[in-house]
Amino acid sequence: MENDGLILKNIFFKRQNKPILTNITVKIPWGRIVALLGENGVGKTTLLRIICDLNKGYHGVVNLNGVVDEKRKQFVSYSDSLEGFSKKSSLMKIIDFYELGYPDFDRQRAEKLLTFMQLDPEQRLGDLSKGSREKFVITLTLARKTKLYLLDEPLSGVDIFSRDKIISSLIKWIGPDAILIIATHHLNELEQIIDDVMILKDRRLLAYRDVEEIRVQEGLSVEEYYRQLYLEDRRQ
Ligand SMILES: Nc1ncnc2c1ncn2[C@@H]1O[C@H](COP(=O)(O)OP(=O)(O)OP(=O)(O)O)[C@@H](O)[C@H]1O
Repeated sequence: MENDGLILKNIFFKRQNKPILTNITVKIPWGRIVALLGENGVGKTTLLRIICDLNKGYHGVVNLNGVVDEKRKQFVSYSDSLEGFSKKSSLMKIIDFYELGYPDFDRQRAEKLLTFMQLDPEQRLGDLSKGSREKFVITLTLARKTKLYLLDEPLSGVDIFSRDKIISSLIKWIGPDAILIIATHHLNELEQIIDDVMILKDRRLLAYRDVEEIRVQEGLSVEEYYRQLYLEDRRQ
């Protein structure tokens, strides 16, 4: 079936005539948590932005639940950089804005997430530390009730205690059939919750693998597999 999850077909993307992504083809079924991996500058953010139609001018097809045009945008919750908001806006004001802007925004879930993240709704955006701002971005992203969640390096400034707490709770916030893709350089922390890895290298998709299959068939942890695959490919 062509509307079973997220399907990318032959995605090509150039910037200033330089190829960034070439021939990316993959099918991600519903209910998977996917770690998107690869070196700095390989195109992880670019791919996430193509999926939610923020990067225009790509070639190929992005099919989300059978929707291939820009209408898919409404089903994707993408971690926002919040650059568009005034530093003086309180977190509650931004939540109000999201509630107005997204019909699938679940205010109750947002408030529970705020408490879980130990964020004060009256605090101003500009007063948040780097880690607290990231916690707020995760809050806004996960507070929508939707099909596809994209988190781009969500925890780089978050302390290790909060990281563990957030990672182990990720599944509980999203529906069992949703897809969550997390671009990350901290694979080891996510190993316990991810179903699949998607590895980009040299503008292409090097591998898309089921994590359990890697452990059983290769006898390796996901991190070991990732390192081995990258180094092997470098030698070729
Ligand atoms: N706004 C932009 N203008 C021009 N080039 C850009 C822009 N944004 C990204 N690039 C280039 O596109 C390529 C892919 O960048 P991207 O941010 O997608 O990589 P990434 O895998 O997310 O990197 P990182 O792990 O460092 O976050 C890089 O070569 C980068 O320099």
